[in-house]
Amino acid sequence: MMWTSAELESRLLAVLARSYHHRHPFNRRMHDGTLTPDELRVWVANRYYYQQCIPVKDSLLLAKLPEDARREWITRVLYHDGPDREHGGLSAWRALGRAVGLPEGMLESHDLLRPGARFATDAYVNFVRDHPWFDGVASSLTELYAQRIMAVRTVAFETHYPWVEPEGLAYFRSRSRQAGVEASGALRLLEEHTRTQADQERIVAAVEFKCSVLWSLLDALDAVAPEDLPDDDDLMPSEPVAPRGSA
Ligand SMILES: O=C(O)c1cc(C(=O)O)c2c(n1)C(=O)C(=O)c1cc(C(=O)O)[nH]c1-2
Repeated sequence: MMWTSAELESRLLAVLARSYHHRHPFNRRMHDGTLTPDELRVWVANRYYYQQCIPVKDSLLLAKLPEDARREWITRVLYHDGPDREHGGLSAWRALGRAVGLPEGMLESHDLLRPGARFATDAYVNFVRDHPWFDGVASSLTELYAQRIMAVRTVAFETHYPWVEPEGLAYFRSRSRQAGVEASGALRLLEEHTRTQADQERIVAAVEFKCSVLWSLLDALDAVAPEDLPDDDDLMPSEPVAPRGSA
């Protein structure tokens, strides 16, 4: 028996309430105001890679979508890329980079990108590339919660990190509206193509997968960056050491 739309939605919201990245310790520290300026910069730099990959995964998805859905979905790519480098979501994220004091070019260089954040983000792109469009569209449904997190985050920045230039927060403000529009569009499209409860279960599974992507990205920020470890000479002998007991 298929679930009703309301039942499906309440199952998705239950997954998000349990596993969305608003619950992650790093994100909770961000909202509590206890991140250091450098930790906030690392978050912005690593999330920039995620932002760069969103229009890439949406372009992969576009190629699989039915015509009517493609017409609507293409607006997501245009939202992030904008008509030129000075406008659009990625440009707004670069403004956030400047607002937190990252030097020009630092986001693009990926110098602060942690290996785990890259793997987590790439896993999302690969998931969308390797699965039917139905699962790819479903995996975007974490956006059902994105609207709320943007609102909380904007207030947290204004309250706890007043040193961040306010122009940097434009992305969150714009996204708060956009995420709601996108999530309801995605839900509508999925419902039009849902035939069985197994289809509905695929939607829930895709959202669970996506929560693990976002969670892993934040896990990676707590890890020590390779360049912050002691000098290589202190960790590895320059000459190979023969194992004990060998001739
Ligand atoms: O900052 C966030 O918490 C957050 C979360 C998500 C999300 O839930 O995947 C997205 C975004 N931001 C975002 O800015 C964005 O453009 C976006 C696109 C998508 C998607 O899956 O297509 N998620 C998200």
